[in-house]
Amino acid sequence: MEDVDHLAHERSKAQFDVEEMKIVWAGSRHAFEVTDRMSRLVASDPIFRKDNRTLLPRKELFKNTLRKAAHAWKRIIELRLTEEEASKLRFFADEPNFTELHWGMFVPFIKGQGTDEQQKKWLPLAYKMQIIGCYAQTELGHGSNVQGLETTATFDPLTDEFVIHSPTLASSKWWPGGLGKVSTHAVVFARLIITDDRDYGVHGFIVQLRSLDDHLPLPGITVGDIGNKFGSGAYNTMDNGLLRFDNVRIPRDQMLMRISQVTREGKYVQSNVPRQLVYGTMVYVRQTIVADASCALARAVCIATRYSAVRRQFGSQNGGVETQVIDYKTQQNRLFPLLASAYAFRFVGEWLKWLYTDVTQRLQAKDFSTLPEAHACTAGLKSLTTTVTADSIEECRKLCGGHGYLSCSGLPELFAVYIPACTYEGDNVVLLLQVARFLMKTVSQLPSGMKPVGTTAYLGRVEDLMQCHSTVKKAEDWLNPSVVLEVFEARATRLSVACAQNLSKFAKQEEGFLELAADLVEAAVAHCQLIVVSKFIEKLQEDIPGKGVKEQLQTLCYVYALNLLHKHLGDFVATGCITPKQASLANDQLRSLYSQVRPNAVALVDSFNYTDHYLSSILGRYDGNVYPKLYEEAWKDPLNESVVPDGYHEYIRPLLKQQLRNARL
Ligand SMILES: CCCCCCCC/C=C\CCCCCCCCCC(=O)SCCNC(=O)CCNC(=O)[C@H](O)C(C)(C)COP(=O)(O)OP(=O)(O)OC[C@H]1O[C@@H](n2cnc3c(N)ncnc32)[C@H](O)[C@@H]1OP(=O)(O)O
Ligand SMILES: Cc1cc2nc3c(=O)[nH]c(=O)nc-3n(C[C@H](O)[C@H](O)[C@H](O)COP(=O)(O)OP(=O)(O)OC[C@H]3O[C@@H](n4cnc5c(N)ncnc54)[C@H](O)[C@@H]3O)c2cc1C
Repeated sequence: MEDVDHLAHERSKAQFDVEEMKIVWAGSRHAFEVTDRMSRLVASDPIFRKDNRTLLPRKELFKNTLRKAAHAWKRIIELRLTEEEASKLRFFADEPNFTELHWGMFVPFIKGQGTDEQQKKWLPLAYKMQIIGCYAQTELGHGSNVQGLETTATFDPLTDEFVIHSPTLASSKWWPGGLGKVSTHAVVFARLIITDDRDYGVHGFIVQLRSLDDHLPLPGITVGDIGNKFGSGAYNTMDNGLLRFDNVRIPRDQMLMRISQVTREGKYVQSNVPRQLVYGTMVYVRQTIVADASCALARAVCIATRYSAVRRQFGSQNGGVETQVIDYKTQQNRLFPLLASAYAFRFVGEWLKWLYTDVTQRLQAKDFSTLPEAHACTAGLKSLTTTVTADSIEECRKLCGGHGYLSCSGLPELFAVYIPACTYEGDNVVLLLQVARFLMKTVSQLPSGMKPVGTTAYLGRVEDLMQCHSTVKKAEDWLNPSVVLEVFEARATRLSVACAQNLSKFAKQEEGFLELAADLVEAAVAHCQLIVVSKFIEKLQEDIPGKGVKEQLQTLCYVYALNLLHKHLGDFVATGCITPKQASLANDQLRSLYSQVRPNAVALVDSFNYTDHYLSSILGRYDGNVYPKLYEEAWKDPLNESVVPDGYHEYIRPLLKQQLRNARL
């Protein structure tokens, strides 16, 4: 097969230093070197092959995932990889499996909620994978409403144990990843009940599920997989599980007791910390999901951009070549905002990581003041970025026309794997309602002179923002960060204030919350979009080296903001932040920005530095050699192993003969 770069011409048009942009995308030179090394390590190892995933029956698929996870662990030990390198290796192995829950939730939960003693006991076992853990919170009948969980942990003072029990079918644990077939232990969320029969609400407990000798469930435990999920391959590599307890006894010291304790005498002691800290692992995971959203979105956009540059339709003159579909303004209008969003989510993800680290340090110093903001930001940005990413993967499939529907485009499996992110770790609407509560609380405190800080600081300028009008007079006026920021702040303020005013008309605030939920969600979205825009603008204040790199990012930042403005025109115009004329100027500016993105588009997706292995897409191949490889791939399908298909003699031949007989009659 020819070995040429079909996209070389596209790459030659780039107006910036791609190698420097790779470093900006990775976050630092060090991060770039680690990701680059780990992605190549995985790509060159045949055990991490994944091109056959969608064709395997579930049992084989699952066994193969176990093999890969074991191999990944072997390589981590052999190569003495650091925690950072190991997590990148697992990321590029690119197959959802139990290790994500072990490292991503079980270990962080013990770190966050365990006492020093408990950490000393459990963490070394978990670090060496001598035990494998999962996070068992959700139940068959209860997911979003954590306070509604039914599993009980009743203290027995006679034996100094907790008795874990599933009182109803609805209380069966349902969904935890890694639970179905692999985990030996789980962090189990259960209602704490002490001898006085008082219910102290949900707490976390470490429960051993399976024997460490033969992997059989321990007495009183019923455990299994919940069944096949959406799509082929995809998330079916994960053993999401069900779990029931029949009066299972665990020692008292297996309740995680950093936040609250039960003494030997059965006394409940609450440390001097907010009870919401029991939800701390969710805050941590939501923050990581935002960072992952940019990766998944970048992956889909990389495929769609490269293929749009390869694909040609219409426009041939005098028998010449047809037009590259990336040159159509409609294609640009659908694709370039997604490219801009990938960068926007990357930077807001970086900032969120900083916010999370900051809040963690404050918590250690017993400063809980920024916890509500950290909760609102992680919840809101998790919701916003995963919703956009899920929708955008589907849009990228459509941008690739018919070929996008082929498994080998990589997009169907990516979509199937990604969409549950809109549900897990908090349903996206439920999370936006949390943001709305936070906003309403902030607005209600304004009259008392309370100065909002952090991401709600803009609400402190409520009087100005309720009245301001954009000064834009010509299209280029939109290329000004303070002009853009002001309209996003004004829109977010006006939507929040309108909700607060409408809420005040209800005698009971909870009734108002239920009735106005749809408006509240819109106000929350406006607030979250403002955060993303403002963090992109803040990123551009940094010293960013490399020829043309900052200029490209500036262009993408305006594409991101002006496209949002265009999509939510109703909000911006109805709240009087901009006039219809200014909206139309924003649109003119957006079109002209697309022309600036166009020559750089392929280089901008090259900057993600994804290997062909990670992309697993024929349409997104680095060399753009799409048609020969699609043709080759078709012949690999098991249906093409024989010229005449199985079933011909039973079903096709009799049918044809019957039709022939009928015709003769
Ligand atoms: C092609 C193939 C590609 C392969 C690709 C492979 C790559 C892999 C890709 C993806 C794999 C990733 C793996 C991901 C694994 C998935 C893991 C999923 C795990 C889970 O889902 S665990 C279960 C999560 N469950 C939830 O999130 C439940 C959601 N519900 C809640 O959080 C709460 O119930 C609630 C917040 C909605 C309500 O809680 P409640 O106590 O009732 O609270 P309120 O009364 O509303 O509020 C009280 C008070 O508390 C504040 N608060 C609430 N939550 C928090 C918090 N977390 N932190 C701090 N504070 C919180 C709230 O604001 C209120 O404050 P106030 O009183 O108003 O001041
Ligand atoms: C792939 C996958 C992996 C998972 N992994 C784990 C895991 O490892 N551990 C674990 O414990 N759990 C896990 N979960 C469970 C997950 O956390 C829950 O599914 C999630 O929290 C949503 O809860 P739910 O299913 O109860 O949805 P529901 O709350 O039943 O939502 C159903 C609908 O009701 C709406 N709704 C609910 N409440 C409100 C409200 N107050 N106002 C307005 N609308 C509302 C929602 O928006 C949604 O449209 C996983 C789920 C999936 C899909």
